[in-house]
Amino acid sequence: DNPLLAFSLIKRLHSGWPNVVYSDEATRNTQALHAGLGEVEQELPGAEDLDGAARALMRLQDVYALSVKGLASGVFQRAGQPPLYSPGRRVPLSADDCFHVGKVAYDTGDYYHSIAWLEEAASLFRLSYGSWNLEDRSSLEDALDHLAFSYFMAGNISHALSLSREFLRYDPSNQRVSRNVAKYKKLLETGTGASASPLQRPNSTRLQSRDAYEELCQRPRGQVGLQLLQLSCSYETNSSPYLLLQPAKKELVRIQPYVALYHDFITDAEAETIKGLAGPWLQRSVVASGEKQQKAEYRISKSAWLKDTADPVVRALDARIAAVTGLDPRPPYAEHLQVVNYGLGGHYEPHFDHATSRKSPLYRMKSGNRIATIMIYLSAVEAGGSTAFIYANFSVPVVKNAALFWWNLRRNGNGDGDTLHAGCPVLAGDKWGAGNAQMPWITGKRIPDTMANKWIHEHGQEFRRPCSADPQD
Ligand SMILES: O=C(O)CCC(=O)C(=O)O
Ligand SMILES: [Fe+2]
Repeated sequence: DNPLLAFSLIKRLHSGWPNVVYSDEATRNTQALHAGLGEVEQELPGAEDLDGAARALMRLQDVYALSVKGLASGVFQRAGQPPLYSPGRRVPLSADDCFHVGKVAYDTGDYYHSIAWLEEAASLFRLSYGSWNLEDRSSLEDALDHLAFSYFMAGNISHALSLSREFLRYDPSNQRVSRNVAKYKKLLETGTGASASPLQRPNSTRLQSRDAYEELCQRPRGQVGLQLLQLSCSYETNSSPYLLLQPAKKELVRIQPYVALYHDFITDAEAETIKGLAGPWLQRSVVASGEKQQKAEYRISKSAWLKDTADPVVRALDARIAAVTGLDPRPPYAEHLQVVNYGLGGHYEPHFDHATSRKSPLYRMKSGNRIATIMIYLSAVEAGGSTAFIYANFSVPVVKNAALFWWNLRRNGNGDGDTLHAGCPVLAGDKWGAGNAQMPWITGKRIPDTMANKWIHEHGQEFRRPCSADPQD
């Protein structure tokens, strides 16, 4: 559950194991160790996993405004605020862990993050200088070197100079760093060095609404906001015989856009069944990009599609979705159930579920646009992972076994611009969901953290959700 522990575990499985196999101590058992590593190597985290885990920590740092010093010491703290999450056991990161995160930022030219993490790495290395840790792949010199260059690139020449001088104390014969010292001195003397402006987080063109999104993710649970007076909780039978004996427990969350949360929509046992069925099929989630589908940094999760023939539980879920929403959730009028699992730092940045362009691959189904979404939370999370509605200015925390429903389209078939929404990064725990969007989906966070989505489409719902007399409606 603890993202810091998840990161160090991934890092140790990626680099700790080869460290042992190729160490001098291992010579006597070389054969056996090499063979053993060969057998499990495919299953171990790769370089992409480790770098992704480092980016996940930076994402959590940004979205939840966490201090890097705090994270390195194992606490999830924002300046002057109570911790967002207090793990049962506080586990600090090592100097080498911090170096690795900083290096991932450094390699992409992101000096905002590299400076914060390499500063932490350098101070931790300074504290333990002289003692040697078998698992370390980096050193104080590496941290000083990369930190000095990051400061130089950020326009802070005097910092770059003092760090390079500190480096030379440990490694006086390094020609490259000696030349840098001369260069920095000259820049400072002639006053041609850029002046240090406060470092900015790298721009994300996708996230114009970044501030609003992050504020919603950080918002404490239960802070609903406006419109309270018109909201209500009710038992719904929806004229469905299916719901007569056990009505749906509906909490109206928002009127425009229309968003409702159905509590106890599934049982714990059903949630476990769905997670178990989807588990072996989970693959990195993709997003629509023009006419294609591809992986994207703005959606990090794994997902799998479940047909209703997969298990009676999935079929029963379709019947429940039909009863509660009054819509037809069977393909082709809806997509199959999508089960989603968000792992370390998993998220889905602000997006619409409906297509905003006629070119979208969504229209290949020939069943119209996605009229509605229903998303079932299959797990609880310890912190983070809310579903945030950016323009509508509210967020819904993960409520295990509840289903969140909203209309993506207006009655006239136009997309409802107020439905821009996001899955906030999971701070601690595992989010699972499932859903479908004519009503397709159950989306989730990791296994313990999953959801199921169903997206329901327009066609087939003409008599279930007719247009109204007002063409604007
Ligand atoms: O995970 C969430 O809370 C939202 C997921 C979502 O928007 C989607 O899967 O389309
Ligand atoms: Fe969505």
